Amino acid sequence: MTYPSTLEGMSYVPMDPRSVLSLRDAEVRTAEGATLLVVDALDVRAGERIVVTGPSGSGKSLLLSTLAGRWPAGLRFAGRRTTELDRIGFVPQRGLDALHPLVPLARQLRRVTGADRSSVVRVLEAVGLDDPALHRRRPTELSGGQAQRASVALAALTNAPLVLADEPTSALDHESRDQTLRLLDEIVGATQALVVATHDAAVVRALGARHLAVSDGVVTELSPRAEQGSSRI
Ligand SMILES: Nc1ncnc2c1ncn2[C@@H]1O[C@H](COP(=O)(O)OP(=O)(O)OP(=O)(O)O)[C@@H](O)[C@H]1O
Repeated sequence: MTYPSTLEGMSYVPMDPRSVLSLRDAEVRTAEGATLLVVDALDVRAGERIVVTGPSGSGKSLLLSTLAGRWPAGLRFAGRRTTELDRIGFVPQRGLDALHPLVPLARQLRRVTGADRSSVVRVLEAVGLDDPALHRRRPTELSGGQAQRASVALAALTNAPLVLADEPTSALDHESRDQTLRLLDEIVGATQALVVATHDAAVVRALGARHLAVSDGVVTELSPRAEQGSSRI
């Protein structure tokens, strides 16, 4: 099939049919008009693993906000964000940020996701929280790593077709990082897409993922083999 290169004078890029979410000519700007993020064309496909790397302040979190369709107060989005998804899961840097601090963990996961008791227990066990005493604890009574695992369980139970994770391993040592990534990869199903923002390029290898690099708000796709170079998206 061929596509016209222009449509009514606008650049026209066909949407990938496997895409669950697409951005076209997307920009995030401050109220004063300073551009913080530019994405010409990005498709997130079903089942895909994408890792977004870049230095602090480069725009990784803003790219995740743009995929989520929720931007920090004071920022403006221009361009096209196309998706039919009604649920997007989120794993934050601090697991506690995804949870109500005072509602016992298992009860909270049931209430928030509508999952039944046995599904909640199964998923908590899958993320390594298999002690029933932990299920009864309030999230403030969990360690940082346990709260992180609980937030992975929450994202899994929402069964969202797209899960976004912002620096989910930054507070963890290498072993816990690799374990958490494996968990995320396993627990987010084969048809669910996963996008992880991180400082740590080793995450790309751990997930065998598609690699986007952000520098000064410009997003570049790095090809799997470094010698094949990169291209702006
Ligand atoms: N609400 C806001 N108002 C103005 N500028 C903002 C706002 N949020 C983010 N920025 C700016 O946008 C740029 C990108 O920020 P972003 O949080 O996406 O970076 P990041 O790559 O996730 O950084 P880090 O790794 O430190 O979390 C930064 O220069 C930041 O100062």
